[in-house]
Amino acid sequence: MSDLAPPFGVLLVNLGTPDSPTAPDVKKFLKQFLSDPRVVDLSPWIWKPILNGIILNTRPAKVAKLYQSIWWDEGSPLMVISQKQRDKLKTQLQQTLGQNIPVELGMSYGNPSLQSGLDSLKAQGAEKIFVLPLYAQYSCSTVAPVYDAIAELLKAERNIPELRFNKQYFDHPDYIKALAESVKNHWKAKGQAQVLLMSFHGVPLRYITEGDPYQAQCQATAELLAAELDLTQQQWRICFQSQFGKEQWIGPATDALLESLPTEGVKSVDIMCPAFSCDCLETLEEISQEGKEDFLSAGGERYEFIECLNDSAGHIDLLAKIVELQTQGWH
Ligand SMILES: C=CC1=C(C)c2cc3[nH]c(cc4nc(cc5[nH]c(cc1n2)c(C)c5CCC(=O)O)C(CCC(=O)O)=C4C)c(C)c3C=C
Ligand SMILES: [Fe+2]
Ligand SMILES: [Fe+2]
Repeated sequence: MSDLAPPFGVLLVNLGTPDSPTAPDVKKFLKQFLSDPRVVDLSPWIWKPILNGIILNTRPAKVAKLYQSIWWDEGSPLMVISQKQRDKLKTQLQQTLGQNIPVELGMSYGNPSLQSGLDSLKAQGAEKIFVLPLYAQYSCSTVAPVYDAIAELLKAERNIPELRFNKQYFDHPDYIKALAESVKNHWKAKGQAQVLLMSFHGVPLRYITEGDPYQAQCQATAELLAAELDLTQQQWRICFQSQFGKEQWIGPATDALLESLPTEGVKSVDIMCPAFSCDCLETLEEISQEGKEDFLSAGGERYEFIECLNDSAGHIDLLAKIVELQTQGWH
């Protein structure tokens, strides 16, 4: 290693998002994402005709409209926020480690690709790479595809980098602290609702019965957060959003819960999405917009969405701490 080479580089990974909120770009994104057998693990003989014959002909136009409703001038919220996270983490590591650590962004699907992230770290001299998927809870449908893709890409290299891979941080004290801070800040500004809903992304139930620890990790995050906030059993609920397809998913489903809570006497809710490291279609449209309509039209009176950790100081501190701990011996 030359004196000028950085001790290591960080590859931040998120799921990805379309390049633009148009049907052709949404179709391109969905085709890559939904063709990953880690995401939809049905036999290709069954899944390929459904995907190519039905889903990719109907869903892109519908979903493009939803993306248009949340798109920002600078681009997709998920992309804009991920770039801010990358830049702020780089600055934070410079301050805490006193070194210029390259930090790059790679998306599992779409742009910037994982390949471009790896190439860029290599071009900056990083011979050791810490891969940090931005999912607090491990799932075979999100984190495992990052592992698969990195291994696949490195097959083309004669000289592979030294690698460390972060699997999860669902119970990291600074993650729970950052979530608690965001809830408390929200309460300070808007007041506290009767119930705090913690809405996690769902997955097919079968993935859990076959060994994915995702649901148990969501439950653990929710319980730790409730304890940190001193909430009683009546003051918080866990639920799972964004169901896709006909198979049974883990529950309770967020949309159904929102419709039933007013009949149980719960008229005001705060809702947050701890499985998402940044706001995106699934939080800004499905939860902030659609969820509000569902709850209010079912008789709810007050609905407040709490934004994701995004590029908040607490979140960047957490990511920097994970990097510092997991790269011990490298700096
Ligand atoms: C096919 C089934 C899906 C599984 C399993 C799944 C798991 C999963 N997803 C996230 C986070 C995100 N999902 C996003 C978009 C998205 N997810 C699915 C389907 C599954 N997700 C689809 C079809 C889409 C595209 C939108 C749509 O057509 O409805 C996104 C990106 C949103 C954006 O703003 O671009 C994220 C992030 C998690 C955390 C997860 C399992 C734990
Ligand atoms: Fe998803
Ligand atoms: Fe959705």
